[in-house]
Amino acid sequence: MHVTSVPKEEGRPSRPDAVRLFDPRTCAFFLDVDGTLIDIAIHPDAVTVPSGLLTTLGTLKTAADGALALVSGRTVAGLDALFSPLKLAAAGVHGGEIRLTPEAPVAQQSATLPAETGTRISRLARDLDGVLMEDKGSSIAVHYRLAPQIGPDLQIALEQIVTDYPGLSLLPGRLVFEVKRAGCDKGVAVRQFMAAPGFAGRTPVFIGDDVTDEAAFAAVSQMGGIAVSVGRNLPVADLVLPEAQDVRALLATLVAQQPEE
Ligand SMILES: O=P(O)(O)OC[C@H]1O[C@H](O[C@H]2O[C@H](CO)[C@@H](O)[C@H](O)[C@H]2O)[C@H](O)[C@@H](O)[C@@H]1O
Repeated sequence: MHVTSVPKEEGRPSRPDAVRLFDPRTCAFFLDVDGTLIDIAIHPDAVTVPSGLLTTLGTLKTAADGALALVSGRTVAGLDALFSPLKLAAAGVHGGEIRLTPEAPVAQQSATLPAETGTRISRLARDLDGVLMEDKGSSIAVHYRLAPQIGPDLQIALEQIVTDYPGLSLLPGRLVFEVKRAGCDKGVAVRQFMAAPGFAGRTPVFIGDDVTDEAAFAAVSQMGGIAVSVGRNLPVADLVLPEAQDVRALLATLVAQQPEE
């Protein structure tokens, strides 16, 4: 098995201890997607979901009696397509969308961005080489993975746009800036799940890799849960794993330890 924990800070559990802490009978699992469950790719559409991951998530969902949700910056529809045929509870667009159970309709938590914002951002993306615009309705991701050097200038231009429309905010991510409505974030989404039947009363576990996950780390910490940071040694983290393949291995180990039905 390919799992290596980075040296843990004092008080953090070792990886095997952490697996024991993540009891599916008592925990609720909240999983970020890009960089956490799946490896980062050059383009948002170039990612792959290993078939073993689908099996692991399906088994973990059953072991946790459904208390498992994807919490992503992608849309819920995009997550369904990516993880097909598996359909999971999910929060999308950084809390702008939520589906509390796989069977429930997607509830919009955030209004679509003003049309003029999209026009201004698409003009900016057209004028800057290597910038890719991903319109998700209540948020627009502006990717610059193909031109990382453009980051500071892009940030200044997007900050100006956000300032011109009250109620919008700019969220930095992994070589991406998200123009979104303020008020929605992954922490709010995790709290919504934890107030819902099937999740309430459990210990929340959030696994994430990015700045965009920090609101969720704070939320689970405040609720007495477990924060697992991927690739970043954050003070809030109860456990740090190096990269997505280590998350997949940890979840597979957890699933393998479950008694047969
Ligand atoms: O919250 P997440 O599930 O981690 O989603 C965050 C964003 O992920 C995607 O963009 C990122 O991953 C791409 C594929 O690896 C990569 O090319 C890009 O540079 C990353 O920023 C997705 O496209 C965004 O919509 C999500 O918000």
